[in-house]
Amino acid sequence: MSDKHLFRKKKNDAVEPETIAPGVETQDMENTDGQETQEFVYGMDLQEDEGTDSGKAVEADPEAGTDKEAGGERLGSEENIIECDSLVKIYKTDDVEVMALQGLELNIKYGELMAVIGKSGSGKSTLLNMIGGLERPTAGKLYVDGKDLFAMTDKELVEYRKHTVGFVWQKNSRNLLPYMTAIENVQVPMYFDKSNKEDKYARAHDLLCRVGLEDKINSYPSQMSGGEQQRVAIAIALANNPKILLADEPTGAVDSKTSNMIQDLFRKLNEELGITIIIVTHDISLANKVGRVVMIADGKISTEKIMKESYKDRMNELTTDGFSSDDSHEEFSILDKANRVQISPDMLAAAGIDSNKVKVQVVDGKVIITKE
Ligand SMILES: Nc1ncnc2c1ncn2[C@@H]1O[C@H](COP(=O)(O)OP(=O)(O)OP(=O)(O)O)[C@@H](O)[C@H]1O
Repeated sequence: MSDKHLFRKKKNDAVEPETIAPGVETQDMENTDGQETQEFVYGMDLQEDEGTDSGKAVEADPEAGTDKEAGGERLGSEENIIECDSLVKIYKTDDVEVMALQGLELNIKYGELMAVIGKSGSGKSTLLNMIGGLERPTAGKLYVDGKDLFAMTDKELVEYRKHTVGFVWQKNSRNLLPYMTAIENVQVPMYFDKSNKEDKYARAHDLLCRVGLEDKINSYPSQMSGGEQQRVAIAIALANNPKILLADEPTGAVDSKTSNMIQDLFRKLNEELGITIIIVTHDISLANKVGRVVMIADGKISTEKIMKESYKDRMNELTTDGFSSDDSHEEFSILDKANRVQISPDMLAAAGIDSNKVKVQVVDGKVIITKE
């Protein structure tokens, strides 16, 4: 396939859609004139919906037991932007079913900055992909910004992905188009939002300044460092002013100094824009810079840590009194719908519990679990 260009330069340096580039996923949509046009779904692999990568996802029956409110009336609590209730995701390969999420319960408030951690294969990316509308849940409830993701049609999901969520991936090849400059890359998602009438060049410029790349706006990805490319990716994710920023291992491919810079950028954007940010990470230093960390084990939330003070307050503590990381958070185990609780291996070891039989008592209103 020849190296076609997605955008043609205009006089004022803005760009306009021309042809779709090699490797870019497209989807047929109808434009306002009733003509068929190609819609670029930024950063997504449409095949994932089909489960063709490593297995076919078991889809929820859209008629079965779901609220039918894709638009219209708000669903869920006013304070939560995301509500997952008994969320299940099953992938089906030829002869095996993998239960990636096993009844996950999680509420996320508007404006939270949080991290999702957990061992490899625990279901972190699956959760992110479902919140991002890239995959459909198999069972349970998933409300985002008052809408039921189960009840959305494919077309509504495309709109949802364009307006409600922005993605940052670990691999920059998934975030950036290599033959476009930084400022062209940031404008791409805006051209697929037909309602967007603002000056796209100006907005892209503003976003690149926000992420500290004002001197790189005309650079191509190959002329930028990994950290700079990742910052362009964040600007792209913010292009259509989403309510939620989803980042899957955003610091996985950069050194610790760059990782720190990206962590600080997430915090700054969260404070300045009030955007909800969810980061899947193995990077414990990143997990320490957010307001809440939830740990997934076997497709369920097992524990969560809530930072006691804001990051800023903790940094002030650090420079004045010294800072004990042990005092910085409260740790909770999560009771699921069936009142089951997971206890971390560290806690079991600290309590000397080494068998699967324990004594459970209620003493002075406290549940005490001890070695039998
Ligand atoms: N498309 C798919 N087809 C079949 N199984 C899948 C698919 N995607 C994920 N899985 C399985 O679902 C489970 C959860 O995977 P997921 O990628 O969500 O884990 P993760 O916690 O993000 O792991 P990692 O930290 O390694 O990225 C794993 O057992 C994985 O093999």
